[in-house]
Amino acid sequence: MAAKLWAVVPAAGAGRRFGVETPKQYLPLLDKTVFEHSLGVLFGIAELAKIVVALSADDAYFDSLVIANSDRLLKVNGGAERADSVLAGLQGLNGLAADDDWVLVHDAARPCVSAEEMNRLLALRDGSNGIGGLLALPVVDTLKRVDDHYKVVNTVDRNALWRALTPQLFRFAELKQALEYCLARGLPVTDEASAIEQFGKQAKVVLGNARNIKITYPQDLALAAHFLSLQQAEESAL
Ligand SMILES: Nc1ccn([C@@H]2O[C@H](COP(=O)(O)OP(=O)(O)OP(=O)(O)O)[C@@H](O)[C@H]2O)c(=O)n1
Ligand SMILES: C[C@](O)(CO)[C@H](O)COP(=O)(O)O
Repeated sequence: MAAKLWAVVPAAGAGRRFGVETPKQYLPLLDKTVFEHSLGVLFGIAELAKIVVALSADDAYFDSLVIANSDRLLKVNGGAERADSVLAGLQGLNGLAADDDWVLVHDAARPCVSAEEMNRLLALRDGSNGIGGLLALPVVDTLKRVDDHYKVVNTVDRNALWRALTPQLFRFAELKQALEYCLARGLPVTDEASAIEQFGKQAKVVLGNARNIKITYPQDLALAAHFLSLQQAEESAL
């Protein structure tokens, strides 16, 4: 049987660096919330069987979203760290997803992902590595290693360095095992690919779009609004 496609959206963060009471994924961005934009491209993928959203146990916002009652969504409680939330999302697919099915993991805080880069990532399923990979961007700035006193230690060679974005795409059972392996050993896991790497497998990078920013600080919202407006104008010009 052909492998199915599922999605997990970690959305249980508190947005501490953003620094306002409402978690950043629920802040308004143009006509919707950040979270609804992030879910938008996923909703556009017809073959996606279910989208699991991992929410904070005391989430007071999700149920008021227009899309909250969609039968394509499944809600689970997230955890203390992003990796715990992703693992909880995968556990929500137990009994539904087969081991070799594919899972897209996409941050609720990345509202500007485009259908084009999503399709490039999904095309990995037809490639030879069989493991999956992630959207990423080559580093363009000169990189400095700095000590605790803000003194430059050296310049880091940026060749071969890429910034990890989401979505990331891996096989259901392999990603679950990789996360369990890392969490049980206290290994650092800031994205799915880092769990896959530490589990001994090799993910592939797929070129993402520089507009696919993560909302982290307040100034990112205006940038995201600009990128989404450009995207809408480009789509209506087609
Ligand atoms: N325990 C956590 C922490 C983060 N996330 C989610 O992971 C994504 C990326 O994380 P990040 O930008 O770090 O979000 P926050 O943890 O909310 O931000 P901060 O680190 O500033 O508190 C976000 O969609 C966030 O909601 C999650 O599901 N569960
Ligand atoms: C997964 C991620 O979006 C890749 O850049 C990122 O690692 C998650 O955000 P955090 O700021 O590292 O928690």
